[in-house]
Amino acid sequence: MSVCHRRCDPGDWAHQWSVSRSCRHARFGLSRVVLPECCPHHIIGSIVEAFLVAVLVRFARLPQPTIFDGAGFEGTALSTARAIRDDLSSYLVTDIIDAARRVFGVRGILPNELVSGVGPLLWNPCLEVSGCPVTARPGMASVVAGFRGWAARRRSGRLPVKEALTDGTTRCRSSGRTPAASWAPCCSGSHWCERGALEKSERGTVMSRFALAIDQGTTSTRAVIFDRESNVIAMDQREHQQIYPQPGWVEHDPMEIRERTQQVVRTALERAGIGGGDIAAVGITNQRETSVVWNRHTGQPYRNAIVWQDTRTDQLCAQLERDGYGPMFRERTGLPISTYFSGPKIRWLLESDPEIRAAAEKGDALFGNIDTWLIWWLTGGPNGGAHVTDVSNASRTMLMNLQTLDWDDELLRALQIPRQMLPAIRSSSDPNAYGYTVADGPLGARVPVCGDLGDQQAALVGQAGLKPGMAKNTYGTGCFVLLNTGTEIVPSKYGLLTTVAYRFGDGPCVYALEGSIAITGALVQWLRDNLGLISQSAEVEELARSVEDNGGIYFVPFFSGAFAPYWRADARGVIVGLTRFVNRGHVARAALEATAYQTRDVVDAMVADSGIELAELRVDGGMVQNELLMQFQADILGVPVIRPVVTETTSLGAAYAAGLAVGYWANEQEIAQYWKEARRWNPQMGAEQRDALYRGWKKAVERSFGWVEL
Ligand SMILES: Nc1ncnc2c1ncn2[C@@H]1O[C@H](COP(=O)(O)OP(=O)(O)O)[C@@H](O)[C@H]1O
Ligand SMILES: O=P(O)(O)OC[C@H](O)CO
Repeated sequence: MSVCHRRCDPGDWAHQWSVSRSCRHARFGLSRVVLPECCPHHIIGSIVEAFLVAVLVRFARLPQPTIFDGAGFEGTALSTARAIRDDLSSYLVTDIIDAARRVFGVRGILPNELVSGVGPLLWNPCLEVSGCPVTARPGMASVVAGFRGWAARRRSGRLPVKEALTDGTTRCRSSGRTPAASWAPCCSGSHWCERGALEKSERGTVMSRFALAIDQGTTSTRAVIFDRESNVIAMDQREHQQIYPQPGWVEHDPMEIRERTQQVVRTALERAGIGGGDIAAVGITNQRETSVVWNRHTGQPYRNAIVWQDTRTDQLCAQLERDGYGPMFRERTGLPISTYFSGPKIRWLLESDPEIRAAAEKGDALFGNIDTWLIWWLTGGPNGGAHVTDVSNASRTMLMNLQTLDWDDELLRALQIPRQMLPAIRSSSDPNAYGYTVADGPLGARVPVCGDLGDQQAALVGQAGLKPGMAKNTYGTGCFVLLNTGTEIVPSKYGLLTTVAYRFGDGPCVYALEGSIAITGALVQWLRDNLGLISQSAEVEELARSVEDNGGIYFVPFFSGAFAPYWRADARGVIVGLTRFVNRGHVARAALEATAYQTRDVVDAMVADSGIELAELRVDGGMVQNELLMQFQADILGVPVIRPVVTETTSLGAAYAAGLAVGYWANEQEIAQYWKEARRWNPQMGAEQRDALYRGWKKAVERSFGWVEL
């Protein structure tokens, strides 16, 4: 007999009874229910449950008894039920609860807190689902639906099978997969109330009810908790400081990013009302290219992180180009030599201080993009933290060979970067887990960290862009259009990047063509922070609507030089066409239009490179709330623009990568089924007007080139 130590707020509990052998409380919407063992309904429920389980054992041909850690099936139906229900009923309960949720439209159930016993739950007339649109009790409809769901998952091999390992631990595997790809360590130690040690250590990751994504972006860090149907259960977001020490330089404080990450994870868990043990897997996604070098013994960064937008390496890049390295980098990495990527930034850091180079040569200094930095800290930091990255992030360093998916020694020599400072390159979704969160970290539990994707690739996955020919555009600080090209490495002739989209497990690597645009939402921020035209980003829409059109001006925001498809480091921002007629509204409108024109630039290049006509564009990111922009985007592209229900696609992609690794989500087909359209903008502009406007944009772009002498 153990006791639930969880403190319960009396006001928050719809029913509060005695506490049973295990903690039996469930939370439905805003109310919670405690299920007592002493309650007669509970006892009746247990007997019904036992019968039910016995029938299942008999007819559903459960796996061999030994798989259930020796508890065995011999004995009475009751003891059998008790022995296995912690394995079986957790799944069953989940399915039944999921079905109840569908039947009753209940949101926010935390089924992980239903520790045991289908029977007590189902046959207890005191259990009510309150705080929901309806007050109801899970009835037979949901029971039946739940059983169907459970049976389907069994058939598809999604119920994990446990097996004892020689080292005394256990692992789970989904029976439908090949052993090599499917082993995933069990995650132990949930916050479930006192239970036997065996039960604790044998809870499989897939039994946990949620997946956690950490999205470390250019301006902020988010932690988002998803359930199995890809609903956002809870999230938190915090901004960090943008540091501009000189014109063209952009830095972040890595320690601040680490702290923000810890804070958002803690807050998201609190808001969801769960603990780290309820998380099946953690996925990381990050602003790409941003580079940190730190000391492996102390964890202290040698300098601030150099952000992807930073142009301090322009002279170095120009020199590499003059030395004739351009074709080699382009061919092996799919990237042009540019200040954008990590390689030149690492070289700058190594040259900025002899101490850093010496430490790197000795193996004391580690390099990482922000994914690597966070994974290292989450999994132990100086005490054995995993020093890893994934193929998608590695493909942004200008150091990884797209064919071998390994660091390329010749490229390392060209940039004078010691290999020993680089992280191991792993799959984006890795069943072997990069490492485990430390129990004294923000999750407070050991949870596998097994998903890692650059943020734009994560958005492609979150948009279910998993088939060749599918494209998405993410409208954040910059815009990034990615087209899935499947397992083919498509070199670009029109100024796009060839990059890794993702690699799941030991499956084939999937590639993409990418159109990267440096300044889009950042221009709205600039109007807000540097000109004071608005006080919040969203206000730009109202200001832009105060005028009918752009008043004849174009705003070319090449603040970090021109990225795709031009790649002109000598470009800078310009506003052209100014007359005394122009007012603040026109500037706001031109700023928004610049995002749509830049997107058209890269989409045209994509069509030219791939030969695939774009039929529609799936969009996400902070700017897609802007109706004016989305309509103008559809007009300028001449194709529909579509926003999905879940706009946290970047986080969702990272959660998918992690969840796939542990069998929380079965496969890519399952993921694709969760994508749902929420809003569509169809083109309304005539072709003539579209062409005239776009011609004006092209002329304006020409005016921005050659401003900086390199
Ligand atoms: N309603 C809006 N209209 C235009 N821009 C917006 C709007 N809301 C947010 N933004 C811009 O979107 C960006 C934030 O989007 P987000 O996807 O969070 O970016 P990131 O991941 O790059 O940090 C900011 O640059 C902000 O200025
Ligand atoms: O953080 P975001 O969303 O601005 O994305 C940044 C990109 O990953 C840079 O390549």
